[in-house]
Amino acid sequence: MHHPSVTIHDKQFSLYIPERKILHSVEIVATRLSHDYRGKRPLFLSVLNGAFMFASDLMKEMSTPCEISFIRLASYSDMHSTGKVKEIMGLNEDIRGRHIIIIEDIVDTGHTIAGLLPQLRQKGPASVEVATLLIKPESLQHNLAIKYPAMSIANDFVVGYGLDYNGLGRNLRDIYKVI
Ligand SMILES: O=P(O)(O)OC[C@H]1O[C@H](OP(=O)(O)OP(=O)(O)O)[C@H](O)[C@@H]1O
Ligand SMILES: Nc1nc2[nH]cnc2c(=O)[nH]1
Repeated sequence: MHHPSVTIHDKQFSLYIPERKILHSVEIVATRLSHDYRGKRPLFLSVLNGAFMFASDLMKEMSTPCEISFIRLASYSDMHSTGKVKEIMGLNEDIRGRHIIIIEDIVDTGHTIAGLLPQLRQKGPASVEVATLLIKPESLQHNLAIKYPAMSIANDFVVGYGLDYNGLGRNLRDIYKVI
């Protein structure tokens, strides 16, 4: 179902990006990836939870052989550093020499990707790039080269198509922004 607005918990959200526009942008990214990784048998690493829906639709549009695995990032406070560290959980594959494409639902401040990239590079992959459904250029606080963004958005909080507000809203087919 497509609604002009939805209420989740205490907040109201209005329709922002309709499903057909999302799927069209996913198709364009998949076409670029299929071209760039032909013959390289890339390994997609999808970051749970938010990226599951994007990962699914992106994989279906890939026209070159590729693999996918799912990782989680667990936050813990490192006593020896100031900020929070997000450790990779569930990476069972040996990624040495592999072409890695991280699948994210959103790059907002960039903290998550900035923390993840060095941890992956330490494991000796042939290459690491990022495919993200959404990016908020005005919110980005790191100098990150995100090679495969599907859509750029303004600095609004969004839900739907995998993205949640306190656990709810991931099932929505369209993307909504907070009013
Ligand atoms: O660029 P940043 O400011 O770091 O924000 C982006 C991150 O925030 C969201 O994850 P979240 O921690 O909400 O977990 P979820 O995917 O399980 O919803 C999203 O999936 C990204 O991983
Ligand atoms: N649901 C959701 N999660 C986020 N994580 C970082 N930015 C966002 C956002 O705009 N919406």
